Amino acid sequence: MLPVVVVHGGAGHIPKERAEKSMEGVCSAVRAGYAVLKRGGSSMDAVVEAVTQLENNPAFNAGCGSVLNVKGEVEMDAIVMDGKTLGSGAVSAVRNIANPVCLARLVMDKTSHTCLTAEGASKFARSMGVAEVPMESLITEYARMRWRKNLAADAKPVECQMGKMGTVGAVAVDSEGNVACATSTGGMLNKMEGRVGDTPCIGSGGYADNQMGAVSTTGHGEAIMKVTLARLILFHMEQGHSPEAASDLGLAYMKSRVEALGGVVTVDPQGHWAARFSSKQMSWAAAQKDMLHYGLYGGEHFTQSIDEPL
Ligand SMILES: NC(=O)C[C@H](N)C(=O)O
Repeated sequence: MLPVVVVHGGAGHIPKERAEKSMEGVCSAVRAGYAVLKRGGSSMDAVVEAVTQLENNPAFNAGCGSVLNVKGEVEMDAIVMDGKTLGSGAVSAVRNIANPVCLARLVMDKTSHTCLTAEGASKFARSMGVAEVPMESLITEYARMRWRKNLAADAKPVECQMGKMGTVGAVAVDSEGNVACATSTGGMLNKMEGRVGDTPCIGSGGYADNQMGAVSTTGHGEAIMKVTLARLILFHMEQGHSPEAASDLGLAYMKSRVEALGGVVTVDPQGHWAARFSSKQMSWAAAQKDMLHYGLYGGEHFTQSIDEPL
């Protein structure tokens, strides 16, 4: 069963013309994460590698391709968590860096803190020698077009929030049975400046504990925080539920309690895994025993050899 890595490319509604890019993106990211595990790398190395690839892919709402805030700027959130030590690192409202997930890992590895925000996070990035990139290099034409559309007087930004381009995340278990998670996002379209979503909040955007498993979430951040979705799912696993059943219970509670949809990827330390969502779609991929699994719509589950092209 071990090792295993599972990634998501965001819950929501993905327009047809973007679906293929999204599927290709999650499959190539999961392959990269799996290659790390096969080389004997840790689950933390694997989730950071997979999420870095997704951040670099303009098809997703993380890193390059992030949605824009109300001022037309990119502010990003990310988290990592290590199930062996319960160590975690996060950044919120961070600007001008290509890979917030790597900065989140530096917060975990190099500071005594769990989360750094905004200017302080940027200063820390500089002190660590992380390259600053112009904001323009993170903004795609598509993100700019959606931002403009949502400024119109008759726009319904809340309805357009979910999907189109997704938050990204990964969970993994390495050969030693250590679990880890990573999540990264540009947040919600046309969000207020300084808005911090669920992604960098421990227990909401992700959680990892070797005694239960690991979860990375996506969906409406304010709702995810209300139910601390990642930790809620792990609570259900603690009670004996499988990753699939626990994920469904968590998502169902969020739907009934706060009327919100979302998606998650979940693993347990034995290598059982799930990619579940209550939204219309979520691009996801998993790699285990040299097989690639992937899907986009509810109930969809394609399987092929990991080396076979899509
Ligand atoms: N699409 C998403 O997953 C957005 C993210 N959860 C946020 O609220 O920042």
